[in-house]
Amino acid sequence: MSELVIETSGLRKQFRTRRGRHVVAVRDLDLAVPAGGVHGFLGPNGSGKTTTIRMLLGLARASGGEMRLFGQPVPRALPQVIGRIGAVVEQPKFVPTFTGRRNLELLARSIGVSQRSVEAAIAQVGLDGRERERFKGYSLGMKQRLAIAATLLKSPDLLILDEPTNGLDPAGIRDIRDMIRGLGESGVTVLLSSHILAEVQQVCESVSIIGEGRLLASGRVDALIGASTAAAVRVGLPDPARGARHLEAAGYAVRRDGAHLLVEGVDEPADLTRLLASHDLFVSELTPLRPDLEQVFLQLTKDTTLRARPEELVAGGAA
Ligand SMILES: Nc1ncnc2c1ncn2[C@@H]1O[C@H](COP(=O)(O)OP(=O)(O)OP(=O)(O)O)[C@@H](O)[C@H]1O
Repeated sequence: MSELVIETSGLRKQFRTRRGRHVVAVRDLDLAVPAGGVHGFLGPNGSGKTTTIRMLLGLARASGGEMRLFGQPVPRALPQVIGRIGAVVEQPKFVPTFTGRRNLELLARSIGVSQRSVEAAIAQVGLDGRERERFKGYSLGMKQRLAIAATLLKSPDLLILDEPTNGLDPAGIRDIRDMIRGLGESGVTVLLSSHILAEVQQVCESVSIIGEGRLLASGRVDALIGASTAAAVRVGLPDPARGARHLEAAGYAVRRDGAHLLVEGVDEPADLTRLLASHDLFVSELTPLRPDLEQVFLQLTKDTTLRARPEELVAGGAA
């Protein structure tokens, strides 16, 4: 068993609205984030990701449950572990008229780290060459890099990034994604909160998927994809219409995909060839379509995302 960097059990957060009702943002959440690499914290908008991160960092008080960072109970032991954690939860304040480098130098001095760390952080986030430009002229992507560089100054063991690519264009998203992958490979544990599937699938080894504040699935990305049932089997036939009739009569769900058929609910693809061959239909193609993380995610969160409002309002009561 690898060491867990983040652990929550039965974590719960309830907000009281102005009308005196309660919004349950996080409910009975058990998270386990192993050391090393990038761990995706995935969920639709309003599913409780930011609230969970804020509780871990002592920025919001939990209504119930337990949390540990590096094995230490938080928020009680936060002073002992906070030095090992870098977090970008919201855009930090930088001086707009100073260069990126000057901003980092000031920050480095205020937290007592060497100017050499500034060089290292600039290089790590790929800002070299642009660090002598003023912050106010930076693109959103560069501002985000600078924010991450600021957290790297103290060489954290754990980096928590809340939706780091929000508002970026596709090129900016790719740049930040590559940078995060590099950080994970360098040995830092990264918790990457996101609702963008492609971002997570391409960067993370493991994920926790939440919906309405609950853990829906957790584990290695490849295991989650492998564990979910094959999305469909694509079948090529000389007479798709006749093939579809026989398959439907045998109880399969069949859809047309151009000249092909997409057959769902298939346990064993060979069953299809046998069935079709018994009607003198010989397949020219039989391709099981592996689900990707997006399909796994949609399957898991479909109940939660289809609801009109992401939050569940409950009548006032004890937190
Ligand atoms: N201070 C607050 N008061 C009342 N409700 C809140 C408060 N903060 C968050 N919520 C509610 O808690 C739920 C979870 O919100 P949260 O911001 O944690 O979700 P999220 O997964 O981070 O969403 P997003 O991807 O949009 O950032 C939402 O329904 C939100 O409206």
